[in-house]
Parts: sequence; structure tokens; C-alpha cells
Amino acid sequence: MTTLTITRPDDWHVHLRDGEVLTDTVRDISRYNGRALIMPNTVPPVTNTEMALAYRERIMAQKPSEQFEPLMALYLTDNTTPDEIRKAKASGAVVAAKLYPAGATTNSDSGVTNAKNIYHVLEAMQEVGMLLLVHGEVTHHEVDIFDREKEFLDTVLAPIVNDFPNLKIVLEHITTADAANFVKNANENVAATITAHHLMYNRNHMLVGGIKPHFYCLPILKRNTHQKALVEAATSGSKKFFLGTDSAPHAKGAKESACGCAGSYTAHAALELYAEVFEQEGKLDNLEAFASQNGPDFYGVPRNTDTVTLTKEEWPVPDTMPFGSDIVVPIRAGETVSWKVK
Ligand SMILES: NC(=O)N[C@@H](CC(=O)O)C(=O)O
Ligand SMILES: [Zn+2]
Ligand SMILES: [Zn+2]
Repeated sequence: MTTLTITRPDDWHVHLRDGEVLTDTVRDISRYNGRALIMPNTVPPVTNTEMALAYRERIMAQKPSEQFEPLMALYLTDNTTPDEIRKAKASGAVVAAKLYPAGATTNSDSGVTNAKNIYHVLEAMQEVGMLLLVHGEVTHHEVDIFDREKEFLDTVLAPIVNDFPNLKIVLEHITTADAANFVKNANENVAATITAHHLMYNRNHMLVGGIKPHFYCLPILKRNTHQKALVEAATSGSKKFFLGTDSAPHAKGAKESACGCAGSYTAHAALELYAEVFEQEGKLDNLEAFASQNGPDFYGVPRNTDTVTLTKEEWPVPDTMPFGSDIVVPIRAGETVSWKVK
């Protein structure tokens, strides 16, 4: 197959950051996506409706391409109130609230210290129909970094799913067979996003033959058996899995450092990289469901009505890309990608 036309896709998990870099991140994310769910872990975090609406304005001020719409999310803290959830819902611009366990990932220091602290907020979310998005890792120092997702499923997520059966929950950027199975076996209100990098890479890519900081993201890349389970889930056609790149740019110097930041940049080539994976599996027929149907269906919004066309055409990824007055090293830097969006 040399061309593939699918319903316009959406990206259900992306970090655009804030300030001068928006010029670059908004250009890349709006290249062909219809919508993108903008993560709220900015500095300071997007903890209330006013902040979400103001952030949305700053994104729109970059004049993204015509078809693009940013969808906003609130950053949950121990102090979020049920009233704030109702206000956010009423705004029409905020479609979800994000649970970052405090200290789990980039800019999560103001996150939730114990899920029980926000049970009254989850109650309000369930009531008004606001989705819960979850960074699914525990932070206890005695739990190994490779086991933190599984531990979260068992000790935090399973009780939430059980206690809030009508709350729609997206387990973000899943990285293990355990998470894929958890989502498959859970009720229909539980779904997951899967990144392109977790489909393409495992921890060997990051650690064998020298440490590759641009593959360092959270949750961390796992062993190849987990990678295989994720590929199986993403390409299976199951409605529970959909596209969320977790494209998370950090300046080159912040990644190539003695204490490098977590996050990989993929927005320059996201749909193209997913297409490579689906093609390798002989599952290109299921790309449209994953990229353009399952997400809007789960969020309860209409699918996009126009299309994008991919062609089998190799193109070079630059070594670095502009990131405000700094630069970012994108995934596949200095190599090629074999599909191209027209
Ligand atoms: N995925 C990452 O490694 N980093 C993300 C945060 C997140 O999504 O956990 C970031 O904001 O840099
Ligand atoms: Zn995360
Ligand atoms: Zn993220």
C-alpha cells in the first residue's frame, strides 16, 4: 500500500508547554490533527478554569491551522473542589481533569498526594460527566521504577474503578502488558492511550550501547515483552485503545544532562510513526480506529468529518528542531520516517 486515507486524527495527550515555545509546539500539533488534549502540567500548573481558558487563548493566539481545536484539562491537586469541576464543565472548553500522583513525573509536585484526598472531587466528575485522566504510577521510593505502573493498577486504579463505576477514566501512556490487560478486562468506562515511542521502543533502545536520554520518558520504557503487548493492544482494533502521543518536549540541554528531564518529542512525525508500527504488524486497516475513531467515541464527541492522506514516502528528520529560542531533539533525529502526511 502506498497511500492511506483516514478520517482526520486527534491526539488525546500532548504537552505544548507555555510561553515562546508555543509557536513551535502549536505549529507541529496542528499540522493535521483535528483536536488535541492539552496536558495541564505547565509552570504553574493549570489548576482552575480561568487558567485553562487563558492557556487556551495563548494557544489560539499562535493561529493554529484552521481545522485545529485544543481541548483543555484541569490539573488535580489535594485542594481541587467539586465546585471547580462544575465550573470547568460549564465552560465547555475543559473536557477532563488529570490525576498526577505528586512527584510522579515532570511538573507534578503540586499533584495529588493520596487518591483518597480527591474522592469527593471524583464524585463530582462522575456526576457531571467529566473524564478522569491518569498518570498511572506510584511514587513510593521502595517501589522499583519498572514496577510503578503495575503497583498503581493494583493499589490505586482498581479501587477507583470499583468505587466510581460511571466515571470515564483514561489510563494515559500505558507501558506494560499488565496495564493493557487491566484496561481490556475493566468495564467499558476505562480506556487507555498508547504513545508511538512505547510501540517502537523498549528499554534496550534506551540503555544498550550507551544511555540515550531522548528515550527517557515516564512511565519508563519497559522490556520487549511489554512492548509487544502494547503493539498487540494498539493494533487489535479494540475500542479501548487510542492515540495519545505524550509528545513532551524538553530543550536539548535539559535532556542531555547529568539529571535529564523525562519526556520525548514526537509531534513532528506522530501519525507517520504510528503508521510504521501498524504497517509492520500488517494492521494498517486498524490505524483509523486507533487514530480517529476510538478517541472521540470514548470522549463522547463527534469524529472529525474530513480526512488526511498518508503516502509511503521516506523523509529525513532533522537533528534538532526549533523550540522557542532553544532547540529540541525529536525522536528519530538524523534518521528517516517512511510515511508522510500530505
Ligand atoms: N511523559 C514524560 O516523560 N513527561 C511528561 C509528563 C508526563 O506525561 O508524565 C512531560 O511533561 O515532560
Ligand atoms: Zn504522564
Ligand atoms: Zn504526558
